[in-house]
This record gives sequence, structure tokens and C-alpha cells, in this order.
Amino acid sequence: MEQPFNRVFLIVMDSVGIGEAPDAKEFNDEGADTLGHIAEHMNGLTMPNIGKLGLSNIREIKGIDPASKPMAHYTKMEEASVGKDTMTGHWEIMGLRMDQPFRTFPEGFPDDLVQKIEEKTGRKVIGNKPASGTKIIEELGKEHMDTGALIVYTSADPVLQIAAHEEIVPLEELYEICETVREMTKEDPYMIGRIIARPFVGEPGNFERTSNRHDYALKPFGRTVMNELQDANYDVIALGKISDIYDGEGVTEALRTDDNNDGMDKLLQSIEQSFNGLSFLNLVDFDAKFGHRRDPQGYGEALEEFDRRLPEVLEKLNEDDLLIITADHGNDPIHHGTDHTREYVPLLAYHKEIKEAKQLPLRETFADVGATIADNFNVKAPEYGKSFLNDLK
Ligand SMILES: O=P(O)(O)O[C@H]1O[C@H](CO)[C@@H](O)[C@H]1O
Ligand SMILES: [Mn+2]
Ligand SMILES: [Mn+2]
Repeated sequence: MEQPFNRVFLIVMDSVGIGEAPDAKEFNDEGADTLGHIAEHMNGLTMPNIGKLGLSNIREIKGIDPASKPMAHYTKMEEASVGKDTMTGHWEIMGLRMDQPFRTFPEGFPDDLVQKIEEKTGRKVIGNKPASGTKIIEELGKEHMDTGALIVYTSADPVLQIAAHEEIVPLEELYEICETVREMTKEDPYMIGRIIARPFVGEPGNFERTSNRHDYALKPFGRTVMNELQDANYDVIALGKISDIYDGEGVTEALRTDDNNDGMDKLLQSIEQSFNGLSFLNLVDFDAKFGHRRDPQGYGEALEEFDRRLPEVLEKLNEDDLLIITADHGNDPIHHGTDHTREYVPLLAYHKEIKEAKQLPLRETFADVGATIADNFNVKAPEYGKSFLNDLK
């Protein structure tokens, strides 16, 4: 094996968990199993390519034969942080461990914050409760169109989301509003993880959210492996939501994506590009379009579609490239509620020179991925995480 790898490609399949975590009970997620339940629902998943890498060797998944000679090293990872949201998962992947969970707002946002938002934006706030984004626009979209009031909602995640019709609140104004709210909530007592613009279009009964969603995250609370890479002059290409999730920290080039397929296109473009460092992709459709919507059929089809794109990726990689596929939490579409689930995530590590792929030890933290990347590029190791670079031969 060439070592170090010249380039690392990291794919986070957002919310693709692989069974309940040991501490699932503490998150009210006993029995959650994103991949397992989707595979049951589909009466077997057709994912031969990730199957060849070794997905079903981690834990057998209906329809996917465990590979007799897996092409990738494989295992699963536990999340060490006390949260199951996207930022916590991604930040941990890059070496940060959250010991104090972000504050959530199961009863809606406090009156004084709502008042401040109304004063600063000149628009009334409606909603102000945890909700599914598609349901709350059905419920309040007409009132919003009639009055111009902002639909503010949250979820089990540390998020404040603002939904508005693109013809009622122009995009630019919605983004400004979100920036204003971001400024208001950066510090205690609110410290909200993310403010999210949720624009939609259409008529009552027929609303549709657009891809003009925009996330305004907090900065990671410490330095991540991406910061170390950037400072050592490596490239850090952020595809899809990645740049938002780290608020641009440690990102040298950011490209947004329209959907999972576009994400795969952009990943392929980055493979063809000459660079030295990390190309980091988040595939959010699994989570946003299907997990939160509790749509196991759509989720299953999206997984199969992702699988069909994998051979292109594998073919294009160079000998000195490393591909890591993992996830940031679960979102079991068969589980109660509409939120994330506390699960193990799969870990597959592939390169062209693997002679005999093996099962890696169970990872106790997602930070092992960041530690491995740091080790590979010989930059400062994160405080958390153990490198598995030496196991990748
Ligand atoms: O139901 P929608 O609006 O898709 O919201 C989902 O998206 C948010 C951010 O990823 C999550 O917190 C969840 O609430
Ligand atoms: Mn996520
Ligand atoms: Mn989510």
C-alpha cells in the first residue's frame, strides 16, 4: 500500500445507521435499526456494490450477501458524544467530542426570543413548536401567505427553522432574517446549533420545499482535523452540506449539491481533479427526504440508487487514494416520531491495493476517522480518536 494516501474521499451517508447503539435507551431509541428495517421493508435491499465492499459483513442486511472476500476493511462505530444530531456527528468525525448536549426546545422557543425575532424582522412568528417541516407548511402555509408571518419551528435537534414561501418572503430577505437570528442565538442562554432557512413554493394543499434551504451553523467549539489540514496547506473540498456543518472552518473549497445524485457527480468531479488532501461529501437526501419523512420505500430506493453510482467511484480512484464510507447517526423510517435515532454507523475503508480486507475492531468513537485522516497527512492528531491507518494495508 502506498502510504500516506495522497487523497482521502470521505462519504457521509446522512442518517444511514446500522442498528441500535449500546446507549440507545437513553435516547428513547431502543430497537432502532435504519438499514435493517429498510431492508425488511424492501424485502431485501438491492445493493450489490456496497455489498462487495463488505456492508453486510458488518452486520447482515436482508438482500445483501455478505462478501466472501470483502473489498474494503469494515466495522461499525459508536458515537461518543451525547447527541445524535448532524453537527455533533460530523464534528465528532473530525475529532471533537461533545460532552454537553446542545440545548433543544421541545416546548418551542422562549417568549423573549420570539419577541426579539418579531421586533428585529418586523414580521410575526407563528408555529413555534417541534414539527415536521412538510407538515407544518401544510398546517400554517396559508396563514403565512395571508399574513406574511414567519413559520418558526424546531425538532428534537438543536435547530431553529424558518419556513417561508418564496413569493411572500423573497429568498434574500429570508436569508437576512436567518442571519439576524443566527447573531441573536450564538451564545448562552440560547446557543442554538443551527438556524435553517426553509423556503417553499406552491399553493395551499400543494406546497413544495425548494433546494434553496440554507443552514447557518455555529462554529465548531474547537479545532478539527479540517483546520489542521488547511493550515498544513492541504486541500479540503467540502461537498453538499459539509461547509455549512462546520461553518466553513477548515474548508478550502465548497460546492453545494442539489441532491444525492448531484453529490455523487461532484464527488466524481473531485476525483478527476488534481488535489492533495480531503474531499468530503454529505448525502443528505437519505435523512431529509426519507428518514424524517418516515418513508422506508423512498429511503430504500435512494440507497439502491446510491449503490448504482458506486462502481464509477471505485473505478476512478487512483492507487494512492483512500475511500471511507460512513454515516453521522441513524434515522430509522420505521421508528416512532420523525427524528434521528441513536445507532451504530457503518465504516468501510477501501483502496485499490488491499490484499486481504478484514474486520477492524469496533470503533468507540466516530473521531477514529478524523484521527486516521490526521495520521495519514501527518498533521496534529485530534484530542479524541484512534487512528486505524496501520490496519488499512
Ligand atoms: O422536518 P424537516 O423540516 O425536514 O427538519 C429536519 O431537518 C432538520 C435539520 O436537518 C432536522 O432537525 C429535522 O427537523
Ligand atoms: Mn445528519
Ligand atoms: Mn436530520
